[in-house]
Amino acid sequence: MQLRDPSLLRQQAYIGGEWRDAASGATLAVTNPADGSALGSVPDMGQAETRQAIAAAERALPAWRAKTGKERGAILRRWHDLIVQNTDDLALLMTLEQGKPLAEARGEIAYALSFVEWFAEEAKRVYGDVLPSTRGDQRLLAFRQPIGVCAAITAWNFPSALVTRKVTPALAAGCTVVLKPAELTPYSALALAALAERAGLPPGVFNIVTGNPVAIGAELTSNPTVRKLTFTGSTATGRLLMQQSAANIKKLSLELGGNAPFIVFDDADLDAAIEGLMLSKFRNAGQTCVCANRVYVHEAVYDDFAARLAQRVAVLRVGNGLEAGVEQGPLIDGRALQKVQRLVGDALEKGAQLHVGGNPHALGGTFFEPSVIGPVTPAMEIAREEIFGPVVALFRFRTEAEVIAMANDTESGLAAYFYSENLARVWRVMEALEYGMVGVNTGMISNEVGPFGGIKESGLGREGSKYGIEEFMELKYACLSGNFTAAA
Ligand SMILES: NC(=O)c1ccc[n+]([C@@H]2O[C@H](COP(=O)([O-])OP(=O)(O)OC[C@H]3O[C@@H](n4cnc5c(N)ncnc54)[C@H](O)[C@@H]3O)[C@@H](O)[C@H]2O)c1
Ligand SMILES: O=C[C@H](O)CS(=O)(=O)O
Repeated sequence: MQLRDPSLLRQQAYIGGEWRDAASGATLAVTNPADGSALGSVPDMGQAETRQAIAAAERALPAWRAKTGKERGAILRRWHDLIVQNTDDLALLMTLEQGKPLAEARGEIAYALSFVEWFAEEAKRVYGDVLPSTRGDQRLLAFRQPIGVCAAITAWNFPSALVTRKVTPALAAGCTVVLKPAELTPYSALALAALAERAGLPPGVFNIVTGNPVAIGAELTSNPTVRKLTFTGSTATGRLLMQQSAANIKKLSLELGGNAPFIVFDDADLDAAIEGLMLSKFRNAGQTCVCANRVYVHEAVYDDFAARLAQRVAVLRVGNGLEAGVEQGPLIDGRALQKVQRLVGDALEKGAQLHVGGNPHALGGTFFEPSVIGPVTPAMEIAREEIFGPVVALFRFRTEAEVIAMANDTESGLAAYFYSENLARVWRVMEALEYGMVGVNTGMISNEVGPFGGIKESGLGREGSKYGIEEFMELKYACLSGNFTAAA
């Protein structure tokens, strides 16, 4: 591994400011999805180490929350600057452990940085209110305070951005954090912790445990010292963690699965729609929660759109993310490859046509051909599952009412997209789609300013934006009584 700073490859967990092995000495292997090679290992920790991390976070909390927002923001800013200086190494670590092309990995580091920068500033802008009292002998206040010790669990597909999108608002608010990153991609989080340590984040403020997700999660959800859990991952796991957190009414933020519709109306700019779909669908080899999952194309433009799209998809360059010019890397593991193969096979068996791709890639391993199939019908499994792979599923539609009904016919509610040049239609469709986020004439909606999150079974709460820090704060109301009228 050719890191400029080899010390950024951390193969230990980070608890109370110390880099630690598991008490048992057990480890989990970390592999490169592009070729299955071993990259190293991380500690296989469980309940005991998680309790130690929670205790460290509790010890660090009083001093951390006592700092002013400006003081916390200054440390976050130093962290930001160290991430900038080490972008090349952070991107290389990400491509090696997650597989995305190096250019995309650098893009994710920039995206991760945007949250550090944003919340370094937001730390200074946590306001309260003086409320209009109903009595002359009372004064009313509402003010915000940090929730306390927070737990965070993140997924493998954005190993850096998912971490900073959770950890930086928590730290900015004055909370302390215990993070469990995905066991498939731990090195990005551990490198960020090493840079946070160098930035002067006090011991115990930010802790990372690695290892058995079930044992670690059980402790994070059951331990009453943990006041808040913020989770990013599948809806199934989010549901389980929500159930486990119910015992002590833990506050929750859940960023869960998606099933995004992507609608192309007959009055759309087709060139723009194709480019927007390429960006939304094939980013991270289709392994993002906001990927276009069901592509609805008006019957009047379906054949033209499908043919032009297939031409674009056919020339996508697939390979090891370290190679210059590669646009699509491998899927994360064999399970992901099997799921994509199952969904494509089922659709073809039930009558969908194959426009391009459709098979495991000649490179072998977990590479899959960028694919376009259609027309897909609701009877096909691909219509109802999150594909999480480089496959465009095309549907035909005739009317606006019909496509809105189809687009909303899912328990998911994260992101939706549509293309239309008709202003009245833009307002109607934007308001009718039952999703937390809507892209209009664009396939890329994610940034630090917009509130990121879903409705229905796609989650609870929002990340980033001016709303994100609220997820880590409690609002306190104070009623002061006394003789406040001026002395005669
Ligand atoms: N909404 C979002 O912002 C967002 C972002 C990224 C990924 N996702 C979703 O995540 C899914 C893909 O990620 P994944 O496969 O890593 O999801 P996953 O739910 O399998 O794993 C996510 C995290 O949860 C942990 N985990 C798994 N089982 C656990 C348990 N019983 N207790 C505690 N922790 C447990 C994993 O170790 C990992 O760290 C997709 O559905 C995708 O849509 C959503
Ligand atoms: O997949 C999860 C990410 O949140 C997608 S994005 O990078 O925030 O758009």
